[in-house]
Amino acid sequence: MKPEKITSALIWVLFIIVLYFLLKYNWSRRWLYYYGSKIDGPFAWPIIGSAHHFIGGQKVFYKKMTQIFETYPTLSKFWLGKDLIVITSRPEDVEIVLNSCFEKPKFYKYAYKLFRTGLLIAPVNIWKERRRMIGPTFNSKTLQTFTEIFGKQANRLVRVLEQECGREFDIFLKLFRCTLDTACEALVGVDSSLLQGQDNYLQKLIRAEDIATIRSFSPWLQVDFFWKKSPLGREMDKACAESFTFIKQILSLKKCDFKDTTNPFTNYLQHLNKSNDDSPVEDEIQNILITGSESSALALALVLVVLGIYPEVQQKIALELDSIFGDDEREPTFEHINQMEYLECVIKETLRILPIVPIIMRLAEQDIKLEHCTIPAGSTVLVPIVHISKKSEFWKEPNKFNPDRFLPKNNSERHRCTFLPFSYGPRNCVGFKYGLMSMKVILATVLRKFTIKPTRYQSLEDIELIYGAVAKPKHGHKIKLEKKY
Ligand code: HEM
Repeated sequence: MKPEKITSALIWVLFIIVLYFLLKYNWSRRWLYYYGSKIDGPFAWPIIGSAHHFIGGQKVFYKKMTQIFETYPTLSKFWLGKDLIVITSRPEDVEIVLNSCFEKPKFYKYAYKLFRTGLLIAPVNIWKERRRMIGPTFNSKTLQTFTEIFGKQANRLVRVLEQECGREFDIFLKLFRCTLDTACEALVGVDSSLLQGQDNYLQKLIRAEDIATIRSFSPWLQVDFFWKKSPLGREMDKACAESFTFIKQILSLKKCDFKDTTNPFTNYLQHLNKSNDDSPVEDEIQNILITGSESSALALALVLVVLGIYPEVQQKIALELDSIFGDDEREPTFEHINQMEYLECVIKETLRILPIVPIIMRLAEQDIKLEHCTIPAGSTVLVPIVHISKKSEFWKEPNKFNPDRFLPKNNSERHRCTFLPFSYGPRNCVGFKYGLMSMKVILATVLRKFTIKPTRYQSLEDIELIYGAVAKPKHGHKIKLEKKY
């Protein structure tokens, strides 16, 4: 046979093999295409889907998502290459999704080097047992025992803030340090004054998260081969490795009291350490320190920025704190914290208007049957917290800052999945009660000492949030303090 004929035959064989695998692949995904076609959404091209709309980083991504959210019904979809993303915002549907799907989709893997097998992004087979075991760390009996540590760390923060009075400054890192020290002592049970390198640890976390966000919005960096060779990939590895050096320091101190069976978190770590492998223990310490300190610091910083805009809200908090403490200068007790009802409403209203976790995602491992349609197995379900919390269908005057809407008397008629800063269902935020308690103590301590004065932020519209894995104001968490006496 002539060489040209052999070449042509080989090309045909290759073509038929490729076609066979392509058809087989698409046949195995036929339900995804079938159910996907029944959900409304922007036009999708073959192979790339609607990915071209999202090129341009996180700002473009959120702009496009808002557009989809506003244009299409409460259940809509878009294709990112071969991935079907279903956006669900009807509270009844959100409830079904968050009560039945626990696996996190592949988009979370970009933060793997930081969290490794930690609870936040752990696959369901690891997550299930760990979630059950960490439960006692957050029950009310344990939480009560943290009150003194919250008070002590809040007072330490006040001393740091005294240096900043009278000028505009960015408060985020100071709060992050406070919440980190608090989590080290309360949750992990290690005295933070024995540790070294906290500030460097925080810098590495912030940088690693920024890099993970850049990667998740850059299709070319999502290919492992290019990622490993890129300067950002190498920087990420270095930052994460350094953050784990800090965790190893904590673990070496912690191991001295591994026999203390009264601390639920120690029991949890001991259980993970059964095979004498330090790795899962390190992963969980890292996980609890990041989740337990960063979100609270971000939320606290936003509350303080917002209070600079609303002196009348500060006034109402001051009245509440006066009625609780009077002239008593002591640190808050557990009972005091429970009485801070209005302060809690202010935290919740801030998180509604400026949710620091803008979206959450789940992988549908099985078909999810909703009232009007089915979300097919294999798709990623996206819950747009940031949009749901401002939808006029659920919230009267959604753009108005009105903490009173969270008073118990005004709370009853709303569906529970219209307010999701801590997510919902079995894989919700395990630390939300801890977070609320510690934030109330820190805010009460700061607001008893200082008045928050106006800054460059004159109205809520001035606070332009940049959304990554978490949301941060473009111009920083700027506040100005004035000492009360
Ligand atoms: C304002 C403060 C906080 C906010 C807004 C917040 C929000 C969230 C959100 C939205 C999730 C994701 C849930 C999901 O994917 O459905 C989450 C998960 C988690 N949070 Fe928080 N969080 C806060 C404070 C805390 C604190 C103080 C702790 C620990 C002390 C904590 C520990 C965790 C953990 C361990 C997870 C993973 C839970 C799991 O996958 O089972 N969070 N948080």
